[in-house]
Amino acid sequence: MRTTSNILVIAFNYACEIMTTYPGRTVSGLTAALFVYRIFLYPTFLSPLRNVPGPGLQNPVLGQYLTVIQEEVCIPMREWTKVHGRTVRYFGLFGKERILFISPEALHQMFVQEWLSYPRPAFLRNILGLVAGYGLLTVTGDEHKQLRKAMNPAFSLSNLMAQTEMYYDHIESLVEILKEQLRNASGEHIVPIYPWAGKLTLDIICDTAFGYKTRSLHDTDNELATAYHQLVSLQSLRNIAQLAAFMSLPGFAKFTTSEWGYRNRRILRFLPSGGSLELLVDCMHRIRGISAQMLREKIVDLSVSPHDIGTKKDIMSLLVQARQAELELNPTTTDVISDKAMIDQILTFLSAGHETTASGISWTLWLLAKDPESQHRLREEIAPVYAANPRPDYRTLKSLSWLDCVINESLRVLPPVPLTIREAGKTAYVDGVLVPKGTIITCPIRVVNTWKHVWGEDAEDFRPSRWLEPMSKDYNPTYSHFPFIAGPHACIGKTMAVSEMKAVIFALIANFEFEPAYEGQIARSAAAITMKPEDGMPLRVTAICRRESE
Ligand code: HEM
Repeated sequence: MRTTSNILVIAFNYACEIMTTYPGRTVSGLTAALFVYRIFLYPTFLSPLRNVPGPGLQNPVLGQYLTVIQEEVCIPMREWTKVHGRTVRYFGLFGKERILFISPEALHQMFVQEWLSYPRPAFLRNILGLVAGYGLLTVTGDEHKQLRKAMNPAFSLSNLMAQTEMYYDHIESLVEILKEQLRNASGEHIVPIYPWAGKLTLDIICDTAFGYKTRSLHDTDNELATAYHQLVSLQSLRNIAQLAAFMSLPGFAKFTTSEWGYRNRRILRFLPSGGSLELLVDCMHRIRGISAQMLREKIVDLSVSPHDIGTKKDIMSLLVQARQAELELNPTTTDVISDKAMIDQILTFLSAGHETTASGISWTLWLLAKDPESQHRLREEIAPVYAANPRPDYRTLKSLSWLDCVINESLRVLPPVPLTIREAGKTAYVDGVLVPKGTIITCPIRVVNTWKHVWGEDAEDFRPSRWLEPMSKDYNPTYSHFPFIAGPHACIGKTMAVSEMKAVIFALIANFEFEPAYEGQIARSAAAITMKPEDGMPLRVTAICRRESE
């Protein structure tokens, strides 16, 4: 300790001495001038964005960074749009300008019309690559087009319709587990909804993506579920902001995903919050290992019983099948997806498809718990259908109009992916503002979905009946309700997610009543990439059948 402080003192004295020399004074003067230019002069007097309204450069060094990472995701942005309108300029660290857009015109330009000029920024792709594999979420341009084309058949409506039946084995497991807990607790029980929803959606996605039975609902020590649980618990705004900063360092992303990086991950401990980063690298290594094992088993399985191949509906079987067909057609081709790339795709589906849907289910139950009238109306709609068949197919789920209103409204007020980010790949006008190349653009989905200009004064309230009323003249079906965004990067799993959420809510509402866990309960989101509830979302759960039989 003494040695370290001695070294620091010597270094400081040495630096002071250098600064008193002529070249030293010149370098330090230039650095100071550059600093003042970057954090004050440029954004205040020179930037093309200087006249865009916003909260202003309150703190030239920190900007609005602390506000954004300390408050609940998107809430400060929503307040800014109320004061400043549909386009807002705010600041990241060291005077870095950020701009946010919520108008349909801006969203159309960035996500649909000129999507190639507004890619996900490199730091975001690196973060997503680390936590969700280098798949659809990270590639861009032609590579993305090709990959998306290869993946689309796995998400075709006919395939999804066939998969709906697969959800129910897992949903029924959860219903039985909850019933058992309620029996032991004599009928009423506080249940942490989010962890259970996470296990359920993990089991469902593993089954539908890999044809693999994870059974994390039953197996509390399941390796994959444990790794994902740890990974998700690291997802705070602060951690993500720090990760974004590290990911901007050259070579850092490569280090975190390489075998060498994994073996030497202890080095990360010396960074601020490095312990979390080390755990993150460790979790992803374990998840990758399990995914590789699943792929090996799948390839062996399909080669041992090739006649089964046509009957398999999971995404990985479809990919292996497509690869085999391509190789049969053209045995010398090198243009087929490799095992490593296949693992990355599957990792992407696992990550993108399980935590998001779990958040959606948890928030829907929370909103219903707070709105007993809507919950009652939903149960009335569901009960006769459930009595006739507790495993309704895709079309039957789709025909339940109040269920549809509830899910739409939940995804509107509390979208599981609350925001996304793009980078201006060229200098161009967006919604009347000249946005310089390289500007980071925020699309706060949660703010878009609750914009009063479109949704009226009660825009932030959960009111499912609004979906049965005529929409305002400013409502745009593509850009006013934006939980899955739009355009070539729109969520490929949208239809799957909605039908999965419907199937889960259907079965849970048919069997249980949900209320807040205690009076005055407030639910907050703790995360940034997805809306993970802060406290696991405890709710008071009562069994419906038990009540009726009493
Ligand atoms: C309620 C659940 C879900 C929500 C709210 C959601 C939302 C989103 C959003 C907003 C994006 C765009 C992200 C961006 O561009 O920055 C996205 C992309 C994506 N989602 Fe989902 N998602 C959900 C479920 C799923 C499921 C179940 C899967 C797959 C099984 C999935 C797979 C993907 C993939 C692969 C992408 C990247 C698409 C591309 O860039 O081509 N998502 N999702």
